[in-house]
Amino acid sequence: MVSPFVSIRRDLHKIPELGFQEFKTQQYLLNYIASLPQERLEIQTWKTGIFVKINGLQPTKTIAYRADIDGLPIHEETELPYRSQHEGKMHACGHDFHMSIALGVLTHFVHHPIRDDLLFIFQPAEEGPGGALPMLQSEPMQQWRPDMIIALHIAPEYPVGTIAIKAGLLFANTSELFIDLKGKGGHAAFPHLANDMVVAACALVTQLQSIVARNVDPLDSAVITIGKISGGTVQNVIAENARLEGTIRTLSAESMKKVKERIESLVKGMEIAYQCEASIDYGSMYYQVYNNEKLTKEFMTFVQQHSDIHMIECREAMTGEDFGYMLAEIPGFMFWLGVESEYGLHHAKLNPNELAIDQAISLLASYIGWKGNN
Ligand SMILES: CC(=O)N[C@@H](CCC[C@H](N)C(=O)O)C(=O)O
Repeated sequence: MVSPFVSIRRDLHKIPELGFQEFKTQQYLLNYIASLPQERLEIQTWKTGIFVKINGLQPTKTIAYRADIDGLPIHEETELPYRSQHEGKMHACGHDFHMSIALGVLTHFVHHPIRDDLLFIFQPAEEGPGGALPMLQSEPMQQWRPDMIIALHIAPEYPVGTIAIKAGLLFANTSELFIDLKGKGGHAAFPHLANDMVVAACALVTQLQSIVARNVDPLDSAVITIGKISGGTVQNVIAENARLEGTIRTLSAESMKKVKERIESLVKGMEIAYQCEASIDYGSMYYQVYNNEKLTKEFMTFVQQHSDIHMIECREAMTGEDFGYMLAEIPGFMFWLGVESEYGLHHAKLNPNELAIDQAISLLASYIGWKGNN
């Protein structure tokens, strides 16, 4: 017999949906929230997201808790009985955990209201194109503007019973990267009469790696990952088109600017060298996740003094999170929740340990309960 929030996690795991298409997920969350006593609840939907306010007893502030709700375009390769039922989509970044933990904390405070108001934010499209920024500017957020905000992210590399956090910079600045190359197709046997975009794309991928190695200050980390290359039509035709899809990560805004300038220069060079036309699209960009120093340190002290959770003071990571936009306007923090999985985030075999769900609910319920009465 599993706990109710593990059961909810499994239900949600079966129905992953991509950014701004989380219709079944939204309905599942709304049905669950509707099953709770409604006296203190106010609910507003925003696109495929949801805001839930629990009215406090004598509120002096509003504490927000945010969970992201979208899945990834990954074909799940686990044999779990509750594996994804949506072909080609998977909760491979733990948003099923994030949602079930948020529902667990919400349920706790519906039954045990505290002095302050609480706002639960179920946010679409974290993996892209980004739901946090428009949700921040939305009508419900203006109306129920929180004074502080918290979120967590699962961490397969840490054991269950562990959280990892640091004050200040936690996650990198990000920008997606899409480069389209258009040359001249032709017969595979006559390369001198064509401009081959498969060759150009391969050369460009290698050149892009030189930016991190040669143009970024080695003490200021950056990553350029090309996660997908496509091009051509058939094995014996020289490709007229190719497309690179990737992401840029930098710890500083200056490095992001520098990396983009260098990409633009290399792509211009590519046009001359390979006699092609190239276009760059940066897709969606996320602001760094920067944890408020005072609130983070206060939370770390709380964890050490009032819980059995082992707390690790971690380094920053090159992951991105659009929660960074919320933290840029509202003081708060994000932390990593240990879920020990052999396979990491964004892996088709990710299998986080569900024991972390109830531990996280109880940690957050006790911290928010304390903070919302003080
Ligand atoms: C926590 C996490 O894994 N977040 C994603 C965010 C992706 C943003 C965007 N699609 C991009 O690739 O830049 C990550 O990949 O870090």
